[in-house]
Amino acid sequence: MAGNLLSSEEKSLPRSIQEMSIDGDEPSPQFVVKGNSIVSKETATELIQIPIIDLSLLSSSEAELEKLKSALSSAGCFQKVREVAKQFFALPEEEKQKYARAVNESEGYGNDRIVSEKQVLDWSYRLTLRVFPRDKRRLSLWPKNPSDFSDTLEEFSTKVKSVMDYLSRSMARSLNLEEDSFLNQFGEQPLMLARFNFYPRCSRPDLVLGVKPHTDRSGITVLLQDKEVEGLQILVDDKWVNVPTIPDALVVNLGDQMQIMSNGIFKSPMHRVVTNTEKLRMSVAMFNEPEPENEIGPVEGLIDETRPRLYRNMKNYGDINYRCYQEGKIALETVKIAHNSDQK
Ligand SMILES: O=C(O)CCC(=O)C(=O)O
Ligand SMILES: [Fe+2]
Repeated sequence: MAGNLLSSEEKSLPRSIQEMSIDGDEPSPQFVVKGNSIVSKETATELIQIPIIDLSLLSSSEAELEKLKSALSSAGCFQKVREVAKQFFALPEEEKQKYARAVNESEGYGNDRIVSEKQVLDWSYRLTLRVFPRDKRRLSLWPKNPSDFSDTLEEFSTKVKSVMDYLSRSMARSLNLEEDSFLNQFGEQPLMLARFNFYPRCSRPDLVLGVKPHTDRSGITVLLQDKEVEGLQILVDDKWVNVPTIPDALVVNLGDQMQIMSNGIFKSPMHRVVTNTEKLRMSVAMFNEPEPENEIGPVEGLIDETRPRLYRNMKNYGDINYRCYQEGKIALETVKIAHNSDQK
């Protein structure tokens, strides 16, 4: 793609988001989203209900339900995660820089990785950490301050993992499949990534997004939203719809790899995060992914004459997705199988 920078040239910004945010300045041009077909769709004014699911209704066995209940029962767990995230982002910049993302790496603290001069940047700071498999953790990037950050993340990740596994089994059952049909594709050592998102105030929400429109590359994403500040929107029937904040609920968002494994039955929704002038916002997104060396593809039981195979089998979709992003392509489209009926 024209305008790509060489890897060693990853650029930093002349003025930080934080400086522009504090001074209420006009965001620099790299952050201004230029109208394209997805960005410029209107925001729905009518309230569209996001389904709220009581997880206990999905269980097929008492034992499974008990396990999930005990995982989620400790009071205040969600609030604790929000607190350590808030304390970390409130630290002086020099302190946060101790955990800075290295050039061309994705783990650590920082802003968007700048891969092209044409790229429009997100108005956000992130701390990205791999939590599973445990032996792949880069503990030097896990904040020592606040002191309970690591324990809190460990506890939360373990709980979120049981929610994700539970959802994978419930989703398989809902399609009359063996309950491990999706989970099996994640392999022995599935990945899980935690991403703490921090969105400073922005003087121009009409021009600047916290996160540009995207679908997640994960299998399942579990999102702990800010308790008070909305910002997440999903594209429904061609309109952006606000996802409400519900303090004690997790938002479940399916990612591309679940769309692939379900042969297109479950959809990976397009979503984005808007900015606002008044309040900063935080969220914690947890993504699971199959082990990169494991081959994934549509579950056999979901392929038949009426629903032909939509996607090829593949390894390391994460890498395919990243390369497509750099080239401005939609990753799911590149792994799709063309059928005659598509070529009208
Ligand atoms: O902050 C949010 O609500 C969503 C963030 C998101 O979409 C992501 O991290 O992939
Ligand atoms: Fe996302």
